[in-house]
Amino acid sequence: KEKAEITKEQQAFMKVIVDSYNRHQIPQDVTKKLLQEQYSAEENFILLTEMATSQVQVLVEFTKNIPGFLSLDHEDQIALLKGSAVEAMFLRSAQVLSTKMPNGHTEVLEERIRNSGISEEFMTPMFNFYKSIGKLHMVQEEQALLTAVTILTPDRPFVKDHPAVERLQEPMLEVLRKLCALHHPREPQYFARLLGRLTELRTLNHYHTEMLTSWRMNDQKFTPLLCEIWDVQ
Ligand SMILES: Cc1cc(OCc2c(-c3c(Cl)cncc3Cl)noc2C(C)C)ccc1-c1ccc2c(C(=O)O)cn(C)c2c1
Repeated sequence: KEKAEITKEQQAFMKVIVDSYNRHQIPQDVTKKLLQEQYSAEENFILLTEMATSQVQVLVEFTKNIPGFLSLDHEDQIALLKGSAVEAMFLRSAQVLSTKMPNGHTEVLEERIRNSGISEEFMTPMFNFYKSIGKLHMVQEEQALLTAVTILTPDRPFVKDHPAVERLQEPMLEVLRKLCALHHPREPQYFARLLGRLTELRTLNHYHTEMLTSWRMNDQKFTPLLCEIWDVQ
């Protein structure tokens, strides 16, 4: 019985992560532009770049609040952020696109992504991922914990102290497993399906690298923060 119950300290641990996840949203003025700016591949790319830059800032703040993250080796902190940024952002954009945003933002956002210079071959896997996340109907706690689990993935490039990262990721996986059992009692495989999405996310990493290359071929400009986190330019 006690295996399934979420303990008091796990509740507290989860609350820190979920509160931080909810606190860190893209500012309204950035999302408002979604409806205002005119439609052109150029304008859409600029808007998406602005949202990505804002999302990276949000991501860094969220990551700093993950219990234990700031006590990791500093170079490993950077390696984890750089290694997980794209995946965490795909997770977030999938959650945003699969839950109806207010006043038609979702359609507008999807339209702008579809017309931003991303070639068709990447569009399909990207929107398939969005659909597969939507079908999971994750509750907020699951979204927050899945994002934290993605960030604290030990086998990112250049991470030196794997065990230290595993020690942080394991308790989060344990809480996530219990949450899944709690919120999806009739789907015993739900937790496994959730982790399966993390595998799909890794493939999106590779597509994203190609997306960046093709944007750069068309001489598209990124912001300094994106150049730093994605090692471009
Ligand atoms: C929706 C999107 C896209 C985005 O990146 C846009 C990009 C991507 C790319 C692509 Cl297209 C899809 N998924 C992940 C990547 Cl990272 N790759 O390069 C770029 C730029 C540099 C062109 C970054 C961020 C958001 C985003 C995230 C959260 C919210 C949000 C909320 O939290 O309430 C409200 N809105 C409107 C959001 C928008």
